[in-house]
Amino acid sequence: MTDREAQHGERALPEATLERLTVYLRALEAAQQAGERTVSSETLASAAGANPAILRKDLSLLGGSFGRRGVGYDVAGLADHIGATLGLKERWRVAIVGAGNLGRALAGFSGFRGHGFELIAILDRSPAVIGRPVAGLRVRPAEDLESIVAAEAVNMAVLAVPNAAAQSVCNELVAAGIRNILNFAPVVLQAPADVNIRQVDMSRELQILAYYAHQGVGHQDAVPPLAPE
Ligand SMILES: NC(=O)c1ccc[n+]([C@@H]2O[C@H](COP(=O)([O-])OP(=O)(O)OC[C@H]3O[C@@H](n4cnc5c(N)ncnc54)[C@H](O)[C@@H]3O)[C@@H](O)[C@H]2O)c1
Repeated sequence: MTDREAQHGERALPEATLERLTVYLRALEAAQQAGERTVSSETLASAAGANPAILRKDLSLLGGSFGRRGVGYDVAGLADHIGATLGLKERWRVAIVGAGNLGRALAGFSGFRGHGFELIAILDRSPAVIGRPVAGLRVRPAEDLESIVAAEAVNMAVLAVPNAAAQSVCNELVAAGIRNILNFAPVVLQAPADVNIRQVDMSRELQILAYYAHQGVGHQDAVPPLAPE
């Protein structure tokens, strides 16, 4: 049981459910923008490559009842509930460490903003980039990490440093009090159990894509309709 589960009496949702919730949310927001007030379970489930049984199971884990037979799901209400479940009502103050090719591209990515995420700082250790403007901010010295985290109440970090530096920067982030790290370096980071680390690894995704292409199958063929969690 995690500390949060002990404190709040909640169990963490299965990762597959979490991934589908983010897709349901995207589909609900698109429906909202299109002025739709309800959405069918078939439409919502298929957005996530699931079926209505999986959708019902996912939503049952959130508690509450969201759908009405013959009417569908209330778009605004369900989007609000999923957003709250995902922690998107909180303010996420993000720092990017590494202002190289990837760090600068991530900083400029507009989809980053919204949903409670705000880019607060971008840091680097190279004098060649410190002080340069990036996405409306100036690159700040990595050696000031601890004071920046404290002064700016940073509570989430994105790691975009070379592989060889990733673990030491991770250690510095943890020492500065950061508990949520999105790591783009293809390195498995070691951190205390209360630190959440997510890894984005493009080469791993390409290898999986290559596997499906090589086998001549679509990934849906490989996934049972209702995978055991
Ligand atoms: N996940 C993905 O899909 C993906 C895609 C491309 C790159 N990457 C990874 O992202 C990382 C960055 O790639 P890039 O192309 O931007 O590299 P880059 O060399 O352009 O930039 C890295 C930056 O990190 C800085 N840096 C190095 N050590 C540091 C430290 N200790 N503290 C602070 N800053 C430090 C460097 O000065 C440089 O500006 C690499 O690990 C790369 O493998 C991941």
